[in-house]
Amino acid sequence: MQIPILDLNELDSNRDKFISDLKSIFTTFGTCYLINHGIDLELCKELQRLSKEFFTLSLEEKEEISMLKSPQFRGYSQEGGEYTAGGKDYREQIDAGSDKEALDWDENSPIWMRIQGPNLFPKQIPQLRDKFNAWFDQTSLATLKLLKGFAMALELPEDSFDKLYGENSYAHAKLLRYPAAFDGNTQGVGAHKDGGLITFVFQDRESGLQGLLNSEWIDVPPMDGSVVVNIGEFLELATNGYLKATIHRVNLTPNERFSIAYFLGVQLDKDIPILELPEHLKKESTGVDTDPKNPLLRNVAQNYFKRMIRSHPDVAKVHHSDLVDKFSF
Ligand SMILES: O=C(O)CCC(=O)C(=O)O
Ligand SMILES: [Fe+2]
Repeated sequence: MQIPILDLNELDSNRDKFISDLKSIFTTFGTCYLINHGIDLELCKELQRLSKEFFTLSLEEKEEISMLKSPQFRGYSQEGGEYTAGGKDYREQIDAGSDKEALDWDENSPIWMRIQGPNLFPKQIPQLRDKFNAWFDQTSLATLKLLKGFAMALELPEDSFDKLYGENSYAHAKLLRYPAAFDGNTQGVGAHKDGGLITFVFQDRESGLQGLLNSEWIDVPPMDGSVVVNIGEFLELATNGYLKATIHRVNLTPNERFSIAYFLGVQLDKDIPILELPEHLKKESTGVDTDPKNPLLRNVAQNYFKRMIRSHPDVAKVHHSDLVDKFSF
């Protein structure tokens, strides 16, 4: 099956076509390649190169920036250290995001205050922080531009999402390495929906990413110069299920695999509103998917903790033991 391609330039040069393509792709197929996204391709390559360099460090060196040291769930976690859909994920990664000073919080503070904080990067690769930040800023702009396209595809004013942004806006990213398949293990990351509004996945050379499209797992191999776009839980919530978060997974392959993912977030202290869609779209909505074992939470900070406690129970136990029971479903 052919994965559709969207050209972000067309949002300026051929708007009606772009909006109509965007709408038809994400109400049927659920994933696409995005080209001409405006993110410097050389910068993407350089970030990928530095990320690969990090993963060649010894485990001891990588553990110097262990996520266990970060109440904000930033830093390195090793293979088998993360869980999705109850199964072990075989990948290693650096989690990073909007880089800010940590806030002073205690158990009675609003929980969003626990999430704001600094990234952890390795001292052995000093360029990584600056390259990451430059890439993160460019990717934020591109995702926000595409988000305006989504607003238009929903027949809403293009600034409809603006009220979700402000001083405490947060986005998250992962620098990822998947090992080659071994001993019958094939779960790179298990089937899941991403948090956030939309995700951009930057794949290096290896395949392995699959989307669940019309109940079938479809390969989404790397395509030069493109990013893969997936819808996240927040866009499903905001449209009351008119748009569905893309279910996807990564299988291990005979070779190691590298990728980088960017998850567009919003203000940490907000609840995701239900956007007032035109009647004819509302009628087509089948509602938000409800899985009692994985409820989609409207409160942004609660949603973040639900995900992170599930993925990184060891980190949660160290820094947020008071929340573990509350967010274990
Ligand atoms: O590695 C990839 O291609 C996708 C990663 C992913 O789905 C995730 O981290 O949420
Ligand atoms: Fe994902």
